Amino acid sequence: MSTAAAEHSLGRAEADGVAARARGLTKAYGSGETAVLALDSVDVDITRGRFTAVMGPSGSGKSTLMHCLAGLDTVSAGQVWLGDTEITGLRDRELTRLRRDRIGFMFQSFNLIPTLNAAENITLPMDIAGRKPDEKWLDQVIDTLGLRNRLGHRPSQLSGGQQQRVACARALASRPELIFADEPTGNLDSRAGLEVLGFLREAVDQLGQTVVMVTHDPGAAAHSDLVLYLADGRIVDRMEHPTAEAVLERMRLFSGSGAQPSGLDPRATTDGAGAPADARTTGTGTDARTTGTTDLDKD
Ligand SMILES: Nc1ncnc2c1ncn2[C@@H]1O[C@H](COP(=O)(O)OP(=O)(O)OP(=O)(O)O)[C@@H](O)[C@H]1O
Repeated sequence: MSTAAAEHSLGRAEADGVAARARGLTKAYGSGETAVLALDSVDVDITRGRFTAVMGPSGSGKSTLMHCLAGLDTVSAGQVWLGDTEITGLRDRELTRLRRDRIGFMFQSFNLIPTLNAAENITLPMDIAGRKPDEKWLDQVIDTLGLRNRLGHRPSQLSGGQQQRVACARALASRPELIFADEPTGNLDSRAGLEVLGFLREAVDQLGQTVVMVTHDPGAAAHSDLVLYLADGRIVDRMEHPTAEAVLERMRLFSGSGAQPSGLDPRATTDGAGAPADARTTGTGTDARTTGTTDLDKD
């Protein structure tokens, strides 16, 4: 079997418990002396039914990783799978369909359509795709997110937290294989941010969804099951069962001493030692940037 074929069958064989996978994922922007290596041969598995947070200093490659895993950006080298579908190499049209049908997105800026009410915003991607929502699932999502009595409201009639809940419902509506959330609490006050993080947690625990969230905020990351730390385009550490304190402590190692903390094995696994899961606290990102667009384009 050729290397490529072996890699492909590896991707398929192990895809069951893995929502997304990257091998040797490399992304360079520009060329020659001005080239920036945003991702440097990243290997990562995103486990199904888990809440994964991606953290790291500004410019470490978090958004690029999310965009490459979601098929929003092309890769320079390496392979990416969504489930057992290798997305690297798909044509634009196929990628558009895959994103629309199999991935949910949440962004810092909500990206709701102002002229549509909450219910219409929630089902818009499915309406564009000509797909009928599963009414039972949709009801469950709307009730889980506490949006039942807000469905007729337009975004301008909703608070920031309620708007992000609508965006969350929109991401969940088609029961996607994977939800990518890029700084979803970045525009919210701490109470609303806490609420949205709680809903993402419920989406994983009660609805069996898979969430990947990029964040700068240790409090937000503490709601996840696993934190992946990026530095200089590489995954340099991971932390299971994170607490805000443990994440903050880990982030401190990044500052001042360069991206690679001394004495840290890049492959090491750090447990949130001694910190019980219920010690989770929250906050909201304050220094996040506004990112991206919804993927509502019809093909
Ligand atoms: N379109 C682009 N053209 C050129 N360089 C880019 C582009 N997008 C990202 N980069 C560079 O790639 C590197 C990784 O950027 P990325 O946005 O993924 O980092 P990040 O960790 O998400 O940063 P932040 O936390 O500030 O959002 C940075 O050095 C950035 O300047």
